[in-house]
Amino acid sequence: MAVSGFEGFEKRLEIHFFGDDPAIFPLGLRKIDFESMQQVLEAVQCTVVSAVGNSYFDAYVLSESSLFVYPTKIIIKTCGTTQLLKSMQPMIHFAHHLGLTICSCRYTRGSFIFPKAQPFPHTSFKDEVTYLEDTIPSNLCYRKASIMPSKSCAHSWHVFTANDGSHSHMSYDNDIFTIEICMTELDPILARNFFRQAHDAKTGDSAGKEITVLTGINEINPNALICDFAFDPCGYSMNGMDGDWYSTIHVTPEDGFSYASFECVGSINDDIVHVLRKVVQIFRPETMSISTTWNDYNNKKWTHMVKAVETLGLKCKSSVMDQFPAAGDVVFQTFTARRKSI
Ligand SMILES: C[S@+](CC[C@H](N)C(=O)[O-])C[C@H]1O[C@@H](n2cnc3c(N)ncnc32)[C@H](O)[C@@H]1O
Repeated sequence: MAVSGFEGFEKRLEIHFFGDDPAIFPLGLRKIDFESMQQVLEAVQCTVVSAVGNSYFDAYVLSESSLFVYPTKIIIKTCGTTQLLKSMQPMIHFAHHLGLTICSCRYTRGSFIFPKAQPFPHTSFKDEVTYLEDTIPSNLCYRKASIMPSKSCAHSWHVFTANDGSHSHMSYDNDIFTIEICMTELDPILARNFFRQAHDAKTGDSAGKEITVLTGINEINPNALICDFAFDPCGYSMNGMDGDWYSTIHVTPEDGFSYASFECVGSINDDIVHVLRKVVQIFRPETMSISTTWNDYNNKKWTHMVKAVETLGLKCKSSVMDQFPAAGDVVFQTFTARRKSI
């Protein structure tokens, strides 16, 4: 942990692969053995605390956030002072041994609370982009790095995408999106739900389960299979699985640097308004950012979601959109509690 506090803001890496050999399917990357996956996580400097799988993918709760492994896609999200981008090379290596070749990657993160505590290559976005450019193969020739601003220079969204232009992984359904929510300055009373009693004699799994029910996290998507974990003395992580869709929540409840994140795959046709409202009610943050990645963004789709958040006392302060070559559109919006201005 940084001397000043725990860095809640996650770094997120999504890598897609393709393979010419149909025999490797349907398991693909899920065939990577646990020891090899541990080597990937060792490079990042985190460990597995809990794991669950269904017929579509495997979900791991990590000491610092989460890992999702699909047959041809991997999503790693890590916080603290982990070195996430160091997972890229070993992942490409282990996938190659299964006959899989990288065809695209996406790296995203918010603005760190404690940027000076980050080790290389996370010392700056420039260093991260240089590291990615040097690590990914040259066939990923459609590349773009962007810092999407908000009204406050302390809150920006960093995005790097690269792909080969011929193996699109974007959904053909324009109504499907990935949503990444980052919340800071959580309501201190609600944040207490994510602290454990001293000497509670519970396991991280059983304490996690209690928090999931106590806070109403289980009501965000009642159909999801939840794998949850409560850290000692505080902190909480969960992964949800609903068919081939994942969701994930991570909470750093300590006062002074409190942070929570929520991420899921969603469809405009589902009740995303219910999801957003539940998430806001569980944490009541002073500041919140919502980043959505769409195949083809259409302003109308988003309007009613913003309205849902605004009825809960958060005001939209800024909204920017950027397009990434063969990697979709990203919308970055920031909100603050009405009583506060940034
Ligand atoms: C891993 S969780 C959630 C991470 C997520 N990115 C976030 O900050 O919301 C981090 C929280 O767990 C606490 N924690 C307790 N033990 C930990 C451990 N061994 N490793 C990582 N975090 C731990 C941290 O102090 C922090 O409150």
